[in-house]
Formats: sequence, structure tokens, C-alpha cells
Amino acid sequence: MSFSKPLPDVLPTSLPDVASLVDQVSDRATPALVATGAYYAKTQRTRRLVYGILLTGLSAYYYRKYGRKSKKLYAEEMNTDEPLKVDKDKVKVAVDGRFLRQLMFIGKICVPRWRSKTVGILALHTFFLVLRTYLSVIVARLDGRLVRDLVAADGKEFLRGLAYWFGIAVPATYTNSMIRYLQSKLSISLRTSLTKYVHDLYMSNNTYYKAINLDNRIDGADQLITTDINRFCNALASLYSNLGKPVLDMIIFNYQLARSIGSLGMWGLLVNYGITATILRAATPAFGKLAAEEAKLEGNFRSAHSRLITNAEEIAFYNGADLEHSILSRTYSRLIKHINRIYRIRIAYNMFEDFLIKYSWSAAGLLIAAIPVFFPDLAGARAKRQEARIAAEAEGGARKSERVTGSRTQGFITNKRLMISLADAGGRIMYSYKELNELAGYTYRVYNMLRVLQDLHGNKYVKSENAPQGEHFSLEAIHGMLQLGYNGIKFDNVPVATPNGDTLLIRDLTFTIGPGDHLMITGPNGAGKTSILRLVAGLWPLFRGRIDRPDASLDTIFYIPQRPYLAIGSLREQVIYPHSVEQMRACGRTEEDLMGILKKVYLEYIPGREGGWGAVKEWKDVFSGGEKQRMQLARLFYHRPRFAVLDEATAAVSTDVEALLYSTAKDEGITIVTISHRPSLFKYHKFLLRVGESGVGGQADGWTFEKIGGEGGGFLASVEEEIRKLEGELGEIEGLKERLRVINEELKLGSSRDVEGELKHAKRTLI
Ligand SMILES: Nc1ncnc2c1ncn2[C@@H]1O[C@H](COP(=O)(O)OP(=O)(O)OP(=O)(O)O)[C@@H](O)[C@H]1O
Repeated sequence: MSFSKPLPDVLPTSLPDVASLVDQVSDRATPALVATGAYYAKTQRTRRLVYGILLTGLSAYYYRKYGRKSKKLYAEEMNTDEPLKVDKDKVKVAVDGRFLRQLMFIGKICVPRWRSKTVGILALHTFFLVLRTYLSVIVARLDGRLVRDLVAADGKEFLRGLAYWFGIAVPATYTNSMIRYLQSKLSISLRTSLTKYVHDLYMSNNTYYKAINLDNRIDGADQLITTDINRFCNALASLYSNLGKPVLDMIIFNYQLARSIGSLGMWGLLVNYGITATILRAATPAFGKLAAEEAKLEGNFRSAHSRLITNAEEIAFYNGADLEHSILSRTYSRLIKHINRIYRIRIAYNMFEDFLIKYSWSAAGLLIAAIPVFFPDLAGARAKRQEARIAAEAEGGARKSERVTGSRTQGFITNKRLMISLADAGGRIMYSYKELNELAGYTYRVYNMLRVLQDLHGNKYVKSENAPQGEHFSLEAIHGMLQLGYNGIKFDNVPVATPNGDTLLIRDLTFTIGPGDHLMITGPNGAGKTSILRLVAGLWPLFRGRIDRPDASLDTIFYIPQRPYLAIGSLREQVIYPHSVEQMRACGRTEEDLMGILKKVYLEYIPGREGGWGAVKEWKDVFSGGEKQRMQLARLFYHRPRFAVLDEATAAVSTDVEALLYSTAKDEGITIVTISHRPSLFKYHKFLLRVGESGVGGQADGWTFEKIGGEGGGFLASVEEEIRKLEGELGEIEGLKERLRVINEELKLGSSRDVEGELKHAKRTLI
């Protein structure tokens, strides 16, 4: 469609490249792992052969499970050429291949290129994470040394160790606070990229309108954009440090430990991790799904409140507080019930997790740290070297045993501290699994939102599952053409149908108006009058036919909708909407000009009453219904378009303002298209389009287009019809009068004078 604005350049146009990246990595990783296994098998001892086979087997297993399978499984879903199908009843969230692919898709939007601020923050963050791990190793060693000197009662060395301890505290604390700071910066940076991208999509090509009116795949876009993106970014940034740091810790500490506790101890540790991870994975409840559900319920609760604020006056007039109260309570209790369920699930899970990670791991850690003490032959290279050195240096006897004890104490304390850090790191990785699950939930929601917004931006829709059968048109087959640049409005065989294509409102509409051809559109409620404008504005899909219309700029065509809209901002901005103050100044318009415009619509008292042009208020609550409509007319005179489309825009203004509006508009060379039921407006127009007439097969999808006052007496015919209608209604009054008189006589309630009074009143009301 010619309205289209190109998609932002960061848009991943298709996903297969991401998917193939995953595949390439997996394809390369597997042979590399196989080769590593083979290397171990060939060059080392039998024990390493077993490790090699184990490693190869494991990697092949995981690749088959999550790599290839996920590619096939999710190929259709991840294909951005096809609109995304969202099953709202069945939330599919888990830490699996689909999650990784969705995360990569979003990641590409957050970090579109390597030379970006986010990558800089990430690099700095990584640097501090590595530094912290390095400092932890130094602290562990220092701890061992301090205890050794304490046991040996070596005061001088002990004090020196203490000095080092304080020396390390400064970079260590700085590193810790930098990590926290960079984590927040990372989250903000991710959020900024995502929000900017979403705003670009949402606010162009009428995507925001389509998301609400034409497609029901996402609920509560506001909640998704304001809250879910934020949660996603926080979860992702915290996961990076919560997962990145412990993973790094594990590698470095394991390496350090291997040098002390020997490879048996190391493999003991790895087996311990493997078993724990498998048990936890199997036992972890579906936290991702629960988080996605929670976010949805939060959204419902929030939107119930937003609706109340938006419609406060209407609800108050209806006295609808009780019903609205029950709606609010219901949405809140649904949310709380769900949150309570999550908490209950967490009690058992946390107990299990703590037992497994804190207690069983500590016991395993103590056992492993004791290996060099009880089985010196199985100890690591460093421990053996140290023992040998002591043996060579010591003269023997008591002196040797003292030094051996000191060394063992130092080794044990260092190992214990490393084990504690390792257990902590391992624990955090395991705990992160829960966070990872929650991240999967937010990823699912954000991914769906992004994909649906991209679809809508590119006019790709998915028909509702509940759409009635036998519909006339399909959102998946839009063949119409909307052409800009025409000096008039021209419809050529355009069917006006509801967006889901199930109702044909007007059959093959064809008419043309040019400059000065003021058009009035009339017809019964729901016949499709406003829908004609929706098609002209490009809001609804044009299934077939062709529409030619002026360019989309404000000085060519201007719409005044049925429900007046008042924007956030000053009084000045209400008149010039959607211009900004800068645009107004650039056009050379002043406040005096604005005052002249307000005079035309009899609103010149407003700036004085409201405190000047700069006053900022909630204007929808400040203006009366008629004032709101007159403000809309003021906008029309400010923009002076070539064509103005008024949808019941004068229903609440008095007839004198109405008359002035039409004569002023015509004086200013504005061609008017009016939607109205009121025959009194006929006289201002040149053409009349009636919709909702009897059409093919007696359906109300017919229409007539005629010249008012032209040949065939279209206008006169309509006036005569109106007179006939009024006479019919008056005839009914005569009948009622007679009936009332008879009843009054029967009831002996007196003369018909009071009845006549009633009737006079009724007549006055009618006229
Ligand atoms: N987003 C939508 N999706 C599906 N149907 C819609 C949508 N918006 C409006 N409709 C339906 O389209 C039909 C025509 O609506 P339209 O607003 O064009 O009527 P109208 O002739 O302007 O009525 P009125 O005189 O009451 O303003 C109505 O039946 C309405 O329910």
C-alpha cells in the first residue's frame, strides 16, 4: 500500500539466517567435540579414553536432542515470510530450541551491529566479571595463607597477609559495584533498542490501529511495550551476570582445583554437576509458562483500570461503579490466585533446590577437598609438588611434620574456599535455571509481539479461528489498490467489508467527486458510512477494487472523527493538532491567527477562561460535548485542507455554527464530505451517497449516488420523502390523540384539554 513506510533497518527480514547460524555452530561444534574425544582416546591413558567417549556421547546426544530437532520442529513457526500463528489458549514456553531461536531473533534487534553501545557495555561488563573471578581466586589463596600463618603462629607473615587482604578489598569492591552498575546499564540499553524498534513499527503504517482493530493475536499492546519489554531486558541482563559469572567461576575454579585435588576429584565434581542438573531440570516446574501467564494477567488487571479512567464519566452517569468494581476485583483475584499458585509451587521447589545444592554439594565438596589429605597419591600436580618440596627442604622429624600440617591446612582452606565459591557458582547456575525459565516466558511474549507487529506493519494478518464460515473476503488475500495523488476521491468497484471479511457492508461502491463536489453520505446505523472513510484513510484492508485519493498530508485531506479527540498538551496544541508548536511557527502562524480561528467557531472565550494558550489540562474533561466538536472544527480551519471529511462532527453544535461552518469551509475552498443522518444538511452539499439500500438478493448492501437538486430531482425527492415521513409521524399523533380522548372519556378524567397539552408538547418535540 502506498501508505507504507519502510521497516526500520534493524529488522531481521528473515529468520533462516539465524537458524542456519545455529546449525553451522552445532555442525562445527560436534566434529570439534568428536575430535577432542578422539584426541583424548588416542594420546592419553585409558581413563582419558573413557572421558573422551563420555564427552563425545554427551555432545552428540544434546545436539540431536536440541539442535537438529528444534530446527525442523520450529522451522515453520520461525519463518518470517508467513504470518505468525498464535495459540492464545496454549502457551508454549520451555527452555528449549524454540526459546533459543526466539532469543536470537530478539537479540538481533537489540544488538543489530557489532559496533554499538550495547556491545561496548557487554564487553566492559564481561571484563569486570572476569576480574571478579580472578580476584576471588586471589582471595581464596590469601585465605589459605592467612590460616597457615595463624596455625604456624608466624605473626609477621600473618600481618603481611592481612595487608594484602585490605589491598585487594579496594579493587574487589569497585569491581562489584561496577558489575551492578553495568548490569543496569545493559538492561537499559537493551530496553532502549527494543522500545525504539517497537515504537518505529507500532507508530508507522497504522500498526497501532491494526493491532487493536484488525487482529486479535496480541492482547494489551500497552502492557507488552511498557512492562514486558522491561521485564525481559532485566531478566536477560541479570541472567548474563548471574549465569556468565558462575560459568566463568566454574571454569577457573575447576582449573585451580584440578591442580590441587587431582583429576579424580575433578571428575567427581563434574559428575556431581551433571546429576544435579539432570535432577533439577526434571524437577523444575514450568516457571516460564507461569511467568508468561502472570504477565498476561497483570496486563488484564492494568487494562481494566485504564478502561475505568478513560470512561470514568460514562460509568459514573450509568452508576456502573458496582459492576466495574466487581470486574476489577475479578481480574485482581485471578492474578493473585495465579501468583499464590506460583509461590506455593516455589516452596517445595526451593526446599528441594536448597537441599540439593547447599547441603549435598557441600558434603561432596568437603569429601573432594579432603582427597589430597587422605589420598596424597590421587592429589593434583600442585599439591604433590608442594609436598615434595617440603619433604626435600625439611630436615625431618617434628619440623617436617609441622610444615606438612601447615601446608595441608593451607591447601585444605584454599580448596575449601574454592569449593565454597564453586558450590556458590554451581548453585547460581542451577538457580538461574529458574530465571532462565522465567526469561523464556518473557521471551515468548516479546517475540510474539514483535512478530505480530512486523506482520501487521507488512499487512499480513491471520484470520480469527472463530471467523464464521462462508465469508466473502479473506485477510490473506487483499487485492485492492489505494492510490494517492488524485485531486478528488474516486471509488472504483470497491466492496466495503468488515476487516475479518465476514460481512459485506456495501457492494462494489463506485463514485467520483472532485474539488467543490461536496458530498453527503447518509444511511442507517451500522450500514458502513464510517467504514467508507476507514477505507479512504487506509485503516481497513482494501479487499478488491481501487480507491484514488489526495496525498496523505494535512493540507490535502483532513478527517474529523465521530468521537472528538483531545491530545495531551497545551490549549494551543488542541487547535493545531496534529501539528507541533514548532511546525506552527514554521508555517508562520501566530496566536492571533489562532484567536481568529476560535472566533469563527464561537470559542474565543476559551483562552481567557482556561488561563491562556499555554494552559495544560485534561481537555477531554474540561470541554463540553459541543465545545469539543467546535474545537475539532477549529482544527479544520487551522489546517485549511483541500478535502475535509466530517463524520457526524457537528451533531452537538447549534445550527447557526453549523451553517457558518459550511459557508466558511466553502469560502476557504475546502471540499466537504459529510457523514450524517440529518436531512437539514442536504442543502450544503452537491452529491448524496445513500448506503444501506436494498441490494442484490434483498441484502442491505446496496447504494445510490445522485446529484442533489440535479436531474431526476434527487434532492427534492429526498426532501419530499422527509416530509412524507414527518406527515406519517404527525398522523400517528392524531391517532394517539383520538385514542387518549377515548380513554380519558372512558375513565371520566375530564376534557381532552390536558391530552391536547400533551400532544402539543409531543409535536413541539418532534418539530
Ligand atoms: N474493527 C471492526 N471489526 C469488525 N467489524 C467492525 C469493526 N468496526 C466496525 N465494524 C462493524 O462494521 C459495521 C459498520 O460500521 P460503521 O461504523 O461503518 O457504521 P456507520 O454506518 O458509520 O454507523 P453509525 O451511523 O452508527 O455511525 C458495523 O456493523 C460495525 O459493527
